[in-house]
Amino acid sequence: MRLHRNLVFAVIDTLNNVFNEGKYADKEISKALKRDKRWGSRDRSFIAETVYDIVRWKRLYAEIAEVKEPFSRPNLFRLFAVWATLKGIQLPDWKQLEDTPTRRIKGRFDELSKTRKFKESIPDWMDELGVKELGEQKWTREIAALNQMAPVVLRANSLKATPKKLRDSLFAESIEAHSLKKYPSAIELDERANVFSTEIFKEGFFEVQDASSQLVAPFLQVEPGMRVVDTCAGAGGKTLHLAAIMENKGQIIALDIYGNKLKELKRRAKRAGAHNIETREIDSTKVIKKLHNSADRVLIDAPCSGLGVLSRNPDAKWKLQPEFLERIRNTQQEILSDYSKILKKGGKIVYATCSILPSENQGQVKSFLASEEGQGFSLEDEKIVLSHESGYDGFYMARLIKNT
Ligand SMILES: C[S@@+](CC[C@H](N)C(=O)[O-])C[C@H]1O[C@@H](n2cnc3c(N)ncnc32)[C@H](O)[C@@H]1O
Repeated sequence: MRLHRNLVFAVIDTLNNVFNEGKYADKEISKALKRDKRWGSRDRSFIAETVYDIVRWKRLYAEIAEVKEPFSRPNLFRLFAVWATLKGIQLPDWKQLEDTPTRRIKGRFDELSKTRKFKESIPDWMDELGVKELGEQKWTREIAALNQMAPVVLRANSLKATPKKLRDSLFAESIEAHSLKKYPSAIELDERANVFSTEIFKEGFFEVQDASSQLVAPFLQVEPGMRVVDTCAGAGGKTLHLAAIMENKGQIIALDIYGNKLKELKRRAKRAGAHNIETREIDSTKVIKKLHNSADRVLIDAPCSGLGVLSRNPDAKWKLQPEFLERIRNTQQEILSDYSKILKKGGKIVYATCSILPSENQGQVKSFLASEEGQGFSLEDEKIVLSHESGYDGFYMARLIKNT
């Protein structure tokens, strides 16, 4: 591979914004990709993948390069030189890369790879937490899986297309994909591609949605005609899936504390041809009270640490703080006790997270069932989805039934 100066400079500028200005990697990459209209798909993938790689391996590369944050521009080039050396890429004779100690880089990589927190490039506190929650062996496997680049998985929108029709339509646009046995609506791209620019995306044939995430809506056991409340709907990944399973029949009320996310949900619903969704912003406790004892099904896709989705969101390793985890666990418990009241007797509720930590998952369900609000509920089923076992995001889902 030959390195091109303008692409590498775009990588360095983006890394500066992410590491030194606290910006989000996905947003900064999108911005960088708009810099030059002449860049083709290979150039764009180079920028996106290199930035994600260096964000993912920040701690390891910084240790190898012996540089500390905040990273000066020469030090950002040193991180880049580590990335290129470990990938076996020939370094050009630019002054920013001169005197790169290739052999030393390889030696330090071998040495540091003996210690998990360096090898997997994670903060000390995260490594300790992972061991405490999952045990040494499982954590070692899980964090290794979460450091792999995530595959691109699509969900065929059954309101508009079958997975086969979706695959054939993509093929016609030179994008190849295969179906996934255990995930009936999913297809996975053979190679990364910009699916958002296709005509069939604009027509609502599919959503980009990880395979594990596609397990949540079916787990709620919804049927056409039901009244369903999606309490933490965000931009509607799961809401749209629910609408498709319900064949647009019945009612889905999508809630969130952020109105702007619900606006995005509405836009996506229009594209998907989902007509049975009403959005309501939770701007006072009245919004929830009005819904008490009214729903056949309730989904709580709770805010969480996001530790199950590190492969698609590697900068969360550096942005997450232990104090946030403490706060989010309280929020999860409050949400469970408040929003479970929306359910009718005989109804079912799914509590889900994209976390792999038992303290955000099984632990929360257990605490809820032991609490006053949890009396009358029982656990019907649960799925613990770990990335090293499934090959996709880490997820958790529990289905409870309200007996009395
Ligand atoms: C895991 S995300 C939801 C993702 C979404 N369900 C999807 O499938 O695309 C959690 C959502 O909970 C929302 N949220 C946070 N605190 C909340 C609260 N107290 N009540 C309702 N929603 C909340 C966040 O704004 C966020 O959109």
